[in-house]
Amino acid sequence: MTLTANWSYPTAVRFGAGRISEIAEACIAAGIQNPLLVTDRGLAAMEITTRTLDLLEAAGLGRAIFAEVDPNPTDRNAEEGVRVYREGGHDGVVAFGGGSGLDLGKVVAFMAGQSRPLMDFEDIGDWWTRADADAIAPIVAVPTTAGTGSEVGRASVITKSDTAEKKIIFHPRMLPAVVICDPELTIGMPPFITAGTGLDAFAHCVEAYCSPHYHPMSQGMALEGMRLVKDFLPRAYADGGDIEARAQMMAAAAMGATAFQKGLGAIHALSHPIGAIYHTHHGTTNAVCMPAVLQFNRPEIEGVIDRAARYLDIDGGFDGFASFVDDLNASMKIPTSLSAMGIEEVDIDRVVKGALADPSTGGNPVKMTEENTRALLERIV
Ligand SMILES: NC(=O)c1ccc[n+]([C@@H]2O[C@H](COP(=O)([O-])OP(=O)(O)OC[C@H]3O[C@@H](n4cnc5c(N)ncnc54)[C@H](O)[C@@H]3O)[C@@H](O)[C@H]2O)c1
Ligand SMILES: [Fe+2]
Repeated sequence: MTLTANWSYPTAVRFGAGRISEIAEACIAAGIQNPLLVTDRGLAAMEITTRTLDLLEAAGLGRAIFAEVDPNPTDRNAEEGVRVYREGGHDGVVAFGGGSGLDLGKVVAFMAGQSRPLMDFEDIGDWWTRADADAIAPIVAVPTTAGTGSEVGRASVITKSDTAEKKIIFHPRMLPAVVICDPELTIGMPPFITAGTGLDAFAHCVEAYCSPHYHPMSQGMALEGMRLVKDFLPRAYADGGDIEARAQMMAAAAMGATAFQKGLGAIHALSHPIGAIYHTHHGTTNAVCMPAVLQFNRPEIEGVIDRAARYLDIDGGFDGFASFVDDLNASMKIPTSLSAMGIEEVDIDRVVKGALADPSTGGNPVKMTEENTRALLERIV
């Protein structure tokens, strides 16, 4: 093994219940005087959002909001957001929400001063160096789900409207300058979103942990992230008001996203095209894919999963871990197939093509080919 790597750390995180009260201070710390709060339509009407706008307004920072954001946000949402940002003369973004609001907010800040089109910054090779880094507006990120960890990430997942492909837009400066992780904001999440988002955090930890790239720091973070999910997701699901469980899940989400700098794998490679084509929830789709992907990767991951099982106090090595995943899914009513999820007919050719083109494919422990990816997908439909 060659022990060389490029490592980056996450950013300044203000973590703790009630810390949304620091939103104005966080904006000032990031150099923002006239923020545009970007979130999705559903959240726009919720009390946690209006309260955040009240806090900004009370500090003299205005209460501008852009909420034309779809779940699995699109390039069209981004164009519209950039237009509103420019018209309002804003000088930074408060990216507020689950992964959808966070990703779109990050992209609006990134694109606000660029002259090239968004897809010129897809995460391929060094395309990010095409951007004018000095024109990227500062971002304060406020997660309201505990799953994607996008608040500590340098990428946004944006669906291309004309082809229904999920693309990863990457720039190191898209990393939010300040993050407020306030678990109180997640209390209102209904159980099925708690489950789906929490299992996204789990998928990040598991895929990062199993990915063969060399990154011992991520490896440690992924393992402890799995433990937090194992101990606290069932509690958050059973009692949404359990603030300790909500806080630990918020930490697990940030850890998963930091860990996946190491790599993701077949779960995300499949889930991205499925989500883009059939508009399914990202984390829930990952959870549906995970049992089959574990078996698919078994020849390469048995040893590391044995070690994870020992750390997690799961008996039975790889098989024990696989049963634990099945039981965790079942306990939170995760469907066992894509058809049980409501997708009547999966376009196998299209999903396989999308999966093989997805950057997560490169991090999977077993090399993904057209043939084995098709067989894998057929086990999930
Ligand atoms: N950038 C990254 O690194 C990264 C990683 C994983 C996933 N993603 C992307 O993130 C998106 C999924 O994000 P998500 O799983 O957080 O879901 P989401 O942001 O789409 O939110 C799901 C639903 O939950 C609602 N919601 C959010 N917070 C709530 C709260 N506190 N109370 C009640 N309802 C609430 C939203 O309004 C929405 O209807 C996908 O587009 C996915 O591709 C990005
Ligand atoms: Fe994910």
